[in-house]
Amino acid sequence: MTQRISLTRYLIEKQRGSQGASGQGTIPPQLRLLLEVVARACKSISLAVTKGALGGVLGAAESENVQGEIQKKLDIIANEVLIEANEWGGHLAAMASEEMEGIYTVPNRYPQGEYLLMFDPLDGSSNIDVNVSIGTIFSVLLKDPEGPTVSEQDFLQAGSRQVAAGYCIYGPQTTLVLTVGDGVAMFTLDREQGSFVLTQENVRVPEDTQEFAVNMSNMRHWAPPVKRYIDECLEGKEGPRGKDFNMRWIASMVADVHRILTRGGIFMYPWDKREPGKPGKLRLMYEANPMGWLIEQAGGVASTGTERILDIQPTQLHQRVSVVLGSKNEVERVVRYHAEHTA
Ligand SMILES: O=P(O)(O)OC[C@H]1O[C@](O)(COP(=O)(O)O)[C@@H](O)[C@@H]1O
Ligand SMILES: [Mg+2]
Ligand SMILES: [Mg+2]
Repeated sequence: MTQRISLTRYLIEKQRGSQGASGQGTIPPQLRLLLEVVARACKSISLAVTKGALGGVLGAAESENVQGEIQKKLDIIANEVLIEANEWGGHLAAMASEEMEGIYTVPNRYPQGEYLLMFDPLDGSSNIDVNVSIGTIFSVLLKDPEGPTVSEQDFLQAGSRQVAAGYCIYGPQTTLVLTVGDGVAMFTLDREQGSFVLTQENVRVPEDTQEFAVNMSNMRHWAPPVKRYIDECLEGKEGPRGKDFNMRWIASMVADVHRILTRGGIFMYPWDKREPGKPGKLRLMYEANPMGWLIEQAGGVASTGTERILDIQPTQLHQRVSVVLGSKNEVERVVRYHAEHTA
């Protein structure tokens, strides 16, 4: 029988590195502990998701988040679970969440760590009540060691400086997907054992695809390069691409990205002209950066259409961004269409 590798063991081996017991690996012990706590929090959220109506977790809460979106009960529950699990462990300086206006500094009564944790506690909120896959997305940065206290400014680092990123998808299976900068690994939750078990390593996104994911109802609002790309896909075999394309849109970024990491594809949430001043719908710090890094680590490309997502220097915690990510050759084509349009 092949040996099962738990997330804990995988992380300890990463910490030790290739020299084994005496070695120095790719992740420090504090980062390992932090990732284990995040995984534990995801396990609790998964349990709440599974209970659904029985656990009283469905439906809207009576509040709005900082982006003016009506919060679901699960948005709030997942946010609280992540904060409570992470605040006392001593590995964090502060947290930031899609559901909170400002940063959450670790209270003085707990030891302070050097890491910053960002999360979208519940991604795909419109799917919670209809029993469709949803998830949690997270990203980890290092605090400036020279700074005496932690502030929002510490979080405003480009995605290329992430030290860990991942998501947990709550679907037919609960799967945690992780990168610490040396490839992408997937861990499936074994509910009987209560642990995440390594089920795929060295995840690779195929360079080519015939499957796109975009909210087609926004088509009339898109910029010409995005419209050109999708029009050509829709023309299929008879059009310039000479092949038929399939479409999928789950409306949970975690689920759409998980499909792309599993079998390839291109995902787009582009800028559109309804609110020209708003770069896009998705959030840079909680959605685009972690997903962009995972996709790059699996051999794909993540762009706004005009620049690499991971190179963007954030100016605001809740900054929005246009997102085009997935199979290398398709994303590069969309980038080329943008360049040709402005040339
Ligand atoms: O409802 P639309 O326009 O299809 O948007 C779906 C997109 O919005 C999101 O649900 C936004 O995330 P939240 O649920 O965390 O706000 C993405 O996961 C998804 O890709
Ligand atoms: Mg989201
Ligand atoms: Mg969310």
